[in-house]
Amino acid sequence: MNKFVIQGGKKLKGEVEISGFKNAAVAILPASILAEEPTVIENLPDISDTRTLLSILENMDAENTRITSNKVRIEPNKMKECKADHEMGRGLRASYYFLGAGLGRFHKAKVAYPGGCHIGTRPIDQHIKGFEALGAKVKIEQGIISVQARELKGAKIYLDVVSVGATINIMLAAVKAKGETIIENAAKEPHIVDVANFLNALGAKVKGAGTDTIKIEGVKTLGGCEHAIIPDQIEAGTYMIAAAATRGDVLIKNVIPKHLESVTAKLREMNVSIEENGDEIRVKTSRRTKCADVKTLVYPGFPTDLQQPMSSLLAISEGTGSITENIFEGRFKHVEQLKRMGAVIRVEGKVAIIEGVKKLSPTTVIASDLRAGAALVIAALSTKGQSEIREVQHILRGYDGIEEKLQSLGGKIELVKEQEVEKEV
Ligand SMILES: CC(=O)N[C@H]1[C@@H](OP(=O)(O)OP(=O)(O)OC[C@H]2O[C@@H](n3ccc(=O)[nH]c3=O)[C@H](O)[C@@H]2O)O[C@H](CO)[C@@H](O)[C@@H]1O
Ligand SMILES: C=C(OP(=O)(O)O)C(=O)O
Repeated sequence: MNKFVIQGGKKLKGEVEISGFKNAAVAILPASILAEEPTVIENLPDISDTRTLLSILENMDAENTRITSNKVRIEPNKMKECKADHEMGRGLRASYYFLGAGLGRFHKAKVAYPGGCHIGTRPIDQHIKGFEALGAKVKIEQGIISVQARELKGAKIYLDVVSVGATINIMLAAVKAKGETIIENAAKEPHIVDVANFLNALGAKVKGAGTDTIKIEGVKTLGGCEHAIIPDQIEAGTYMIAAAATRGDVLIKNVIPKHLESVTAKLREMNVSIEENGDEIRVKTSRRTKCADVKTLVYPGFPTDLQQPMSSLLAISEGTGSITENIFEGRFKHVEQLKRMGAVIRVEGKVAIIEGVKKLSPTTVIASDLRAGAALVIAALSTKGQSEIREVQHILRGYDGIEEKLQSLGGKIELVKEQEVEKEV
């Protein structure tokens, strides 16, 4: 497996451009099969999750052409059915969006039970409840989910838990259903709005995205469109935390500061200087940050996806802090790895109590999932000496050009390829 080799202890300095939002991109690519004309997607992050989705589309005869590394044209006209390749589908979470999009386009779809980060049980009961309310039958057999409907009819759906995935999947299935669908207790994350904007650009009638009630008036046909994906606030937040952890000075470009309010507020509380200017955020710290208490919540609360990177900063901050993980019950796998680097962390149920140490000690650690990997990269960058992060394929699922971006900020990080790792063993 590939690994990152990091020579830590360098302050990150300079400018970094944020890519398109992974979590919006991975919904918009499957959503593109609803279009009856070509779509052009801009600001598409070049990460393994989007590459896998493009391959799944290609396999289903939704031709796609890369115009540049971040711009793709998708032509789904020739598709006859929506059966996502099972092996590829298991490799990520967002393959489940082919269920909603396939229902919308063909009234049926087949997708392997989705994978994604191992951060808890991650049930999909709310997706299924939504599809069934619209008139679909759902079967799960031998790890494959099949959905089928003779007709899709608008319905009122109250989500028992606020779920990003279920909100989007129901939107995708409902845009061409007969009549009105109302999703109540819907998720409000920025990418829900981005997906709704994409669907509306195709000709859908989605209102209220970004609030907890979304109304969808079904339409008969959807055309094509050009759409630019919003900036990735989780990637931006990761660089903000990395800048603070290395006591650096980084200008983060192409961001929507409003989407990062909870992160900015927490970092300021920890004595990090943050200046916002249009679509840029400058993060600067020269002294040791102080600990704080972080509680993850649905948007606009502190995002669970930044909890793990934040724990690396808390681990080297002054005093005692805590993280309360309210969304996923298994999102503390990075803690054992941080402890290998000398962090003092005690996990009690959904709370991690962190006693800041002056510095961590470099070593070899393993990324168990995407943001665990980001947390370990930050920890390694903050501490003098050589660290190795193994299982980097998790990190490459979600960070566009992370090696190059960190290098351009002065970070000493190198991706060592599989064969080279094998040679060393
Ligand atoms: C591809 C993508 O966009 N992934 C994001 C998405 O994941 P994902 O869409 O999987 O996360 P959800 O918002 O659905 O999950 C939130 C909570 O609801 C629970 N739940 C969810 C669905 C369901 O049917 N039943 C149920 O009980 C989950 O176990 C979890 O406790 O939102 C998460 C929460 O912001 C982020 O961490 C992920 O980065
Ligand atoms: C949990 C995440 O991703 P996924 O839902 O794709 O596994 C994430 O992006 O942090």
